[in-house]
Amino acid sequence: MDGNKEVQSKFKRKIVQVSEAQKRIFEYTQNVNTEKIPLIESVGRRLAQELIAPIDLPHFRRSGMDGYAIRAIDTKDISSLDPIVLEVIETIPSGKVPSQLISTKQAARIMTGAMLPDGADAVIMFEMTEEFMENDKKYIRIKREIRKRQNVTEIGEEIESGTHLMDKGRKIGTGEIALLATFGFHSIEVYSRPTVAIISTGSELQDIEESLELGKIRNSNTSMIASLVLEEGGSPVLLDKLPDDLELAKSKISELFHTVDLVITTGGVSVGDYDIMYDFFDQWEEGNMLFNKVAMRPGSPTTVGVFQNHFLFALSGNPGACFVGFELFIRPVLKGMQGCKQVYPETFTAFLDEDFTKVNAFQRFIRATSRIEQGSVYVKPTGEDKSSIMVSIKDSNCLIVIPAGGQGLSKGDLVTAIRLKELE
Ligand SMILES: Nc1nc2c(c(=O)[nH]1)N[C@H]1C(S)=C(S)[C@@H](COP(=O)(O)OP(=O)(O)OC[C@H]3O[C@@H](n4cnc5c(N)ncnc54)[C@H](O)[C@@H]3O)O[C@H]1N2
Ligand code: MOO
Ligand SMILES: [Mg+2]
Repeated sequence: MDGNKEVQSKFKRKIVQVSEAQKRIFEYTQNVNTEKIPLIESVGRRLAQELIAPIDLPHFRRSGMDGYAIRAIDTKDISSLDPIVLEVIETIPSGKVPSQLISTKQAARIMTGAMLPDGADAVIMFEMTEEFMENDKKYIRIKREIRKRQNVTEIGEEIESGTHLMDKGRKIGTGEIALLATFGFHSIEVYSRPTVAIISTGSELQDIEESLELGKIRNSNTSMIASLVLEEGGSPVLLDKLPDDLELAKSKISELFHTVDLVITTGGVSVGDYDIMYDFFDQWEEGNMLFNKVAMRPGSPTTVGVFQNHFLFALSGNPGACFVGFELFIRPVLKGMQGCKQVYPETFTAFLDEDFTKVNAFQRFIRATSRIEQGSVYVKPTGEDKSSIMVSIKDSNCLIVIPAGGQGLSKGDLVTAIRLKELE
């Protein structure tokens, strides 16, 4: 507990700005261990080794066309009226090392991707030549000048050996996989999946397979958070919901720190009679609360603490606030734990597509959809901006950031938005 305990109460909490809350969290973010896994299983994970090109790419001079490997100088000053004839001395398929040097007035039939023979410095496409036989020998006639290096990829032209290609923490996707495969990394070192215990609190909660009773609700937060954790490369541990019982919460939550990297609870962080999380943090001897009120909507009562570098994120029970709390505070931690350097979400500027009339005492994060029209980006709230609403989450690919203060914004105003995901 910090020194402000005496002046704090459930109702009088010390408020922090979002950026300050993120800073406090970031100070405790540490890399998880690493593990070696087969390349194709690494999609979506983060690299725990740097990638330095071990060889040149390509590592031999390569033909870019099906044609003839020639010496460009042999075609100097030729034309359709004054063509040149070259003798074809061998055929080079891909994967074979040429057996002969190309000398003056010689050519080799060569396939796309095959290794250029020494002496040759250009490839002319089949279509630009005439092939003929004479005395059992094969020849081609060329009627136009060919530039040196035409249709040839030089050694190391794409990547030189020793080039630094990827940093630790880089997320592995298709482009990364292709590079790793081409350099022979059949298994790679990645950051282990951070393990995340998810525990929803609330005596009104029912499991999703239960038939709904009047006044109760199904626990959607545990599944929603598990999905977000999976998206960010974590390994969610879905725990049984907890009733609003402080002593039970104390014993259940405390034991989790020995088995997982971080714990997320949802619900019970506000000031209601059955909201247990304020008292939990207040009585949390072994842990250290970082903040319990943030100048934001939704999710103002979001509370975060640490116990020996294990986080306890107590998110609001309201699904909209729970979602936004994850995006602002937990996703960056999961990224950071997996070596990512740019942990905070990308922002962009866009035109607001409709009036937003609510007064903003706090900075507001509105679930929204972005679209591009004639080169301009527009953002529009996906529904009513209430933290209890969950239906809008599925259609949101960004969060509009409305600054604190002011009397709302008008359609056409420029706003900042946080990029979330692709809508497909
Ligand atoms: N008098 C005041 N009341 C409230 C304040 C306040 O400052 N003064 N803050 C409001 C704000 S802002 C928020 S946000 C919520 C925070 O609520 P809690 O975190 O305490 O969450 P609960 O009370 O447990 O539940 C709120 C709401 O969410 C539903 N819920 C809870 N858990 C789940 C779950 N796992 N899946 C789906 N839905 C869940 C719950 O049934 C409630 O409807 O407090 C305001 N009140
Ligand atoms: O801080 Mo709450 O999430 O607005 O309803
Ligand atoms: Mg409550």
